[in-house]
Parts: sequence; C-alpha cells; structure tokens
Amino acid sequence: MNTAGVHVVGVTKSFGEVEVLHGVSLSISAGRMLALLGPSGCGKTTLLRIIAGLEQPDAGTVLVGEHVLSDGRNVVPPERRHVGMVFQDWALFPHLSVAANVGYGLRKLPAAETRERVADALAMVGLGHLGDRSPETLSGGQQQRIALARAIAPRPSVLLLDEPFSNLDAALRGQVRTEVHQLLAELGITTLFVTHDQEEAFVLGDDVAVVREGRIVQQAAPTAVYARPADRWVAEFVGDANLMPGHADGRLATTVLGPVTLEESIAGPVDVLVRPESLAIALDPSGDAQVELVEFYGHDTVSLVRLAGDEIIRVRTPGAPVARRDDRVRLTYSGAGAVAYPRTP
Ligand SMILES: Nc1ncnc2c1ncn2[C@@H]1O[C@H](COP(=O)(O)OP(=O)(O)OP(=O)(O)O)[C@@H](O)[C@H]1O
Repeated sequence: MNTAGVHVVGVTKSFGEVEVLHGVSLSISAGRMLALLGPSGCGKTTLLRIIAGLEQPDAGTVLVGEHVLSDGRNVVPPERRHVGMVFQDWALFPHLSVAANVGYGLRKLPAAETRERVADALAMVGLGHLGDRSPETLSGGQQQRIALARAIAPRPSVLLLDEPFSNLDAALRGQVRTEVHQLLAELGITTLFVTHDQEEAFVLGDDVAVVREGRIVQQAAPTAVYARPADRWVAEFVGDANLMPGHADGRLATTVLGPVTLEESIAGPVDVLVRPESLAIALDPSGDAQVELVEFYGHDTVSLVRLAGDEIIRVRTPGAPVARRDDRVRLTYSGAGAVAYPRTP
C-alpha cells in the first residue's frame, strides 16, 4: 500500500447560518489509525466528508501527504483524491455481484486489470471465494468486509470509515471489529474513522481525536486521553469518572477520600478525577462509607458507595463483589498522579 499522512488545518464549515466546524486541525501520520470520537451531531461526519471531497470547507486546508486537496482556491474532486471511504450503511449495490461491487470504482481500468485488483482486494479481506454471490446472501460481517474491499480496491492512500460497525448487532460487533482491526493493521494504511463509541475509539485508534461541538478538544493516544483528559467534559465522555471535590495545595489535594497526589501543581478548590478502578474497597464495620448498590459483571464488579459527605462514588473492583448492599466499607485510592480541574464558582 502506498499510504500517506493526512493534515487538516483550520477547517471551518457552515450549513446556512450555522457553523458546525470551527477551525478544526488534526494530523495523522502515514500508516496510523485515528479515531474521531464525539457525540451525535458534533460534526464528525462533516469533517470526514470534507476530507473525502464530498463537502467543501468554507476555509482551511486539507492535505494528503504533500498534495493539497483543498485550500479555498483549488479543490481536487473526490475521484482524484486517492481516498477510500466506507459508509455507515456500507452502500453495497444489491443488483450487482460481490465482484462487481468491489470493482465499481475501477471501471476506467482495462478489464483484465480490474479482475486482478478485485481478486486482490477480495483476497485481502479473506473472501476470495465469494465474488459471484449477491451481497444480500452474505452475513453482516461479510458485507462489511466487502465494503472494505471495495474501498481498498483502487489502492487509496487513505481510508475513511464512517461508524463502520453501527449497522451490526451487538453480538456480531465485537467479532467483526477485531477482524477489521487485524485487517487494517496488516494493510498499514492511514485510516480515519468516525465513532460515538468510546470503547471502539480506544480499541481501534492509535490516537483519538475527541470532538465537541465542532472543535477538537483533545488529540492523543487512548491511554493519555483516558488518564489525562483535557477537561471535565472529556473525562466524563471517555469512561466512568468520579469528580471528587477537594482542595489542592501544590501536588497534593485533600478530598473526602483522603490525600490524593496530583500529576501537576495546582492551588485552590478543585475536582479530582478518580477512575472507578483506581479505588479499592474493604469491609469495615466502623467505616463511614456505605454500599448502595452492587452490579456484578463477571470479570468485575461495580459498586455505588455513599461517602460520609453524601457523595455517591463508583468503584470498580476485579472479580466477585467484596461487599454487599448496606455494608459499611472503607475506600482507598491506589491511582498515581491524579488529574485535577480547577473549580470555578
Ligand atoms: N447537508 C447538511 N445540511 C444542513 N445541515 C447539515 C448537513 N450535514 C450536516 N448538517 C448538520 O451539521 C451538524 C453536524 O453533523 P454531522 O453529521 O457532521 O455530525 P456527526 O457528529 O457525524 O453526527 P452523527 O454521529 O449523528 O452522524 C448537525 O447539526 C447536522 O444537522
């Protein structure tokens, strides 16, 4: 694969009076996979369509490698961008065979070359034997791989995926996601995919760009986004977050959980981010916290615990529950270098 990096600089876009992208910039290095993560309506699909050339930005620049695809003066049409796209509904043509679907973007090539490229793309997704079938006769996971084969058949430099798993039922989603993950890792093609699902973004993304209301609020590795979210909103969007009120003095905050070491110096009233799995729970008849609810998930247990100050906190412990509803308990914080956000009145 002849892949290339993607650079988006200061892209804005309005529909009518409403600006939906406010100066978005992001970069993906060649061969990396970036998840664009955000709630419904935040502008993810619009950004993807701008990179594909299906929408024009009002301002800003889009580059693939060294090639400027759009900069307010010049616009390269979608078919000359070397960008492959997989849509949310996969958009397979029901009246065409699998092979004809995969070859759809190759119609300008000589027939023999088209046949070869279709066979290559189908082999890459492990479905070389299904070329003559009609898409409707295939499973959801297979159809999804055909859509991927169609996107890679023209040998694009970049792949764009719009909510690629949302059409699959929950039972199939995990399995297909792993298959596609494996495939994309083998292809080594620069990929940008859109999702509103934090787990999907973390599992697939080498990096995650978190989008909120038309702005990228953080772009970093999934582990960094989870451990050090840029703000409270990101903290709560990318997983369970307890925001514990406290008072910071340098690298130490005093909270109802006791003293917590902070990653960075800060002073004054703060909310300290405490992930549920960084707390341990122990039975203690004289403890001033009480278990309100226990949810056992098999691999772990989530307990809702009411603290002395009446705050409810989520605690995630491995394996079976250690305490039951109404038990008195003691919580200890075992995380290192917590993140604290200044509390404004
Ligand atoms: N062609 C259009 N005309 C007018 N408004 C549009 C158009 N396309 C998108 N919008 C609006 O732009 C905003 C961003 O939409 P977009 O589809 O990019 O969001 P999204 O984050 O991908 O959401 P979802 O996950 O629901 O698809 C929304 O308010 C949407 O209604």
